[in-house]
Amino acid sequence: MSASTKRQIRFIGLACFTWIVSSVSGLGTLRDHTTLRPTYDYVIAGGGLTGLVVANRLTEDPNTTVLVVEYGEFDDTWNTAIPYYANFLQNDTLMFKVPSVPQPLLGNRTFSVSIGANVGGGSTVNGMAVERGAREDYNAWEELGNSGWGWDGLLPYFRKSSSIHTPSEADIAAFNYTYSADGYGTGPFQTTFPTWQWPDVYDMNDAWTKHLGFEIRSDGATDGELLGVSWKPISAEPRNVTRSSARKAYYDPIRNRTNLDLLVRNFVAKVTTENAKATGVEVIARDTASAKVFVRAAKEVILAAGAIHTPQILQLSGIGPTELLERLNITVVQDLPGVGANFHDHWNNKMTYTFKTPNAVNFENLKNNATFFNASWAEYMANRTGPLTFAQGNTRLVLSLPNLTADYEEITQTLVYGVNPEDYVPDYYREKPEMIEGFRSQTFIASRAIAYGTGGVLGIKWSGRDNHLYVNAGKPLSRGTVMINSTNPHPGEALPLLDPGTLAHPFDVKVAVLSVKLVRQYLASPEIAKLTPVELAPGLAGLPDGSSDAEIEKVLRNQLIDPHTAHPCGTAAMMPQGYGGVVDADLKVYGIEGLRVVDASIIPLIPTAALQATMYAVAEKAADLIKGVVTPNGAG
Ligand SMILES: Cc1cc2nc3c(=O)[nH]c(=O)nc-3n(C[C@H](O)[C@H](O)[C@H](O)COP(=O)(O)OP(=O)(O)OC[C@H]3O[C@@H](n4cnc5c(N)ncnc54)[C@H](O)[C@@H]3O)c2cc1C
Repeated sequence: MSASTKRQIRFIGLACFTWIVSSVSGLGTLRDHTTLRPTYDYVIAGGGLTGLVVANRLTEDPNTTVLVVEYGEFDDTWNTAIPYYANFLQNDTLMFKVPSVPQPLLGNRTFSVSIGANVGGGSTVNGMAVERGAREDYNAWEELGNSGWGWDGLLPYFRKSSSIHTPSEADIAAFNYTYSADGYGTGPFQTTFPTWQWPDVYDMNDAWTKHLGFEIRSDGATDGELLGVSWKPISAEPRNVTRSSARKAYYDPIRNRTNLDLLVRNFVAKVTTENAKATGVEVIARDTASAKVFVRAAKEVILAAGAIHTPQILQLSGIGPTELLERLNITVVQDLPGVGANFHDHWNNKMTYTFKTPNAVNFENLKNNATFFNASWAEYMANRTGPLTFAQGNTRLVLSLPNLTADYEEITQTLVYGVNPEDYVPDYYREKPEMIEGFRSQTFIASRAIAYGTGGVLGIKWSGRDNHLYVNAGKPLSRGTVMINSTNPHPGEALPLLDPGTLAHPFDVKVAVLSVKLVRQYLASPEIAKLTPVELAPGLAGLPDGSSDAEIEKVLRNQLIDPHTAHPCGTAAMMPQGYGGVVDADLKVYGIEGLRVVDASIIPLIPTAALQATMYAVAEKAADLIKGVVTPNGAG
């Protein structure tokens, strides 16, 4: 460890102390599950992003009692508060790292997906990027049979959940920010722009716009159209420029409500049912693996434990695929083959390279040069401006298939319309006609956006912070599964088997191959050539220019593709039951009264965007549905 890294850690240590002292987290919070009321109106499993939004909205009525059970703890350090530290949040105590089974399609490699495990969930530890999907991404949800979940049905909830604090004229002039405030409202989730950009970002922007011809959008890609380059805000409140998480936005301001209990360091082991009605949950203390305590839900149990743990809880509760439950001697309460299926995430093409002649003002410098770091720290503490207001970056490019290749018609015909979806589903789907039918329908709907070039099939993010590009799938068509293999309910100990199934579908392979070629075009642009890029992985020796698609595919499978960008979703999908769906458009679990899912599991098809903004909107809509103030299609 370098001397300057040690110095920074000391800094964080001191700062943690100040932060903890000035913070009052945990007021109104319970840690002992034996002190709960015996009955609440609603019991929510998971105090992450969606769980806290729903808890806040339900307890607006003082006569409604809510218990939130959260596996994790509060975090009150600068590490999660200051945007700069979003780059270093690999702290296992705040996250689950869920390993995958070896992936035969990816050289038998294993991977892990990061999930928030704290009060606020992913919103406390994420990269702070605020992105929205396209109008057609959400319209696809509606088209899959979920009336009211299209763009027009969700836009009011994007507005209800979020606020944007627009940059000053000086910052617009300094950084060329473009945005539109139209898609935001005055909601609790705060977004703002940093008062810093790393100089290299402008060469990178020029490479994409001047050399490769993509336009910079003037609207920040929040109004339903995504294609092109856009500036996006970070999830931070504007006064102190600290992270706006679900905990800060939705829990802290209302934590003294006497009708709301948040129980931390405990987990929901299962949902109890009687005559196909959810009656409550069994809760276990995480540290002592205590005896189970039953808590009754007079009205509903709401699952908000995220896309890995919600299917785990459902399966442990006897709600899931019969053959799995029988194998584990779990009494079948409801046969739902879709529980744990339809897993997907934005895969990541991890090509790496270095710049031999980067701009002298760069992120490595901030990390390693104590003078620069101390000056930046002082500036942040005094004015809340400067390099520490910068998280992981504010620029992204979304590309359609026609943006990527002139052969888009042929590719769509041969690799999307022309293939039998059944040939590319996980083995688990076989002999389950509803799962195949759902996948067929998903592919058909996605293929229209692909064919007409209106949908994003690839997302690229850069920041100028360093040489790195995030190169992610926009509309992955490969699907995976999340299935328990033990009856141990401890979410941190007995993680379900995750099989992401990435690059099973030939369309995904094609997009990945095209992404390698595009990154090489970018590296060869005069704007990037100035920085003297040297590709490290796969490198020209590993993959010479002019390699065939088959050779590129081999390198992708064996070396470059990681299935995850920390956006797991889809494992309790909102779709008709005939499509292998788990919840209906009211988010109610099929066949069980009084049980809903509100987290990222319900996403049937992933939008071409990081998920937090979408999940705030979904949770706001979920709360209105639970309160009964609207029907899914918005009727009051
Ligand atoms: C490292 C990381 C980086 C990310 N970067 C970005 C980004 O830059 N931009 C963006 O838009 N999105 C990003 N995301 C994604 C985004 O944060 C998530 O999509 C979002 O938080 C999902 O919300 P959720 O409510 O479904 O689940 P979560 O927020 O994960 O909440 C689930 C909660 O349930 C708890 N839990 C699990 N099991 C149990 C149980 N049995 N009992 C009780 N509690 C339980 C967990 O501890 C967790 O707190 C990132 C996520 C991570 C993890």
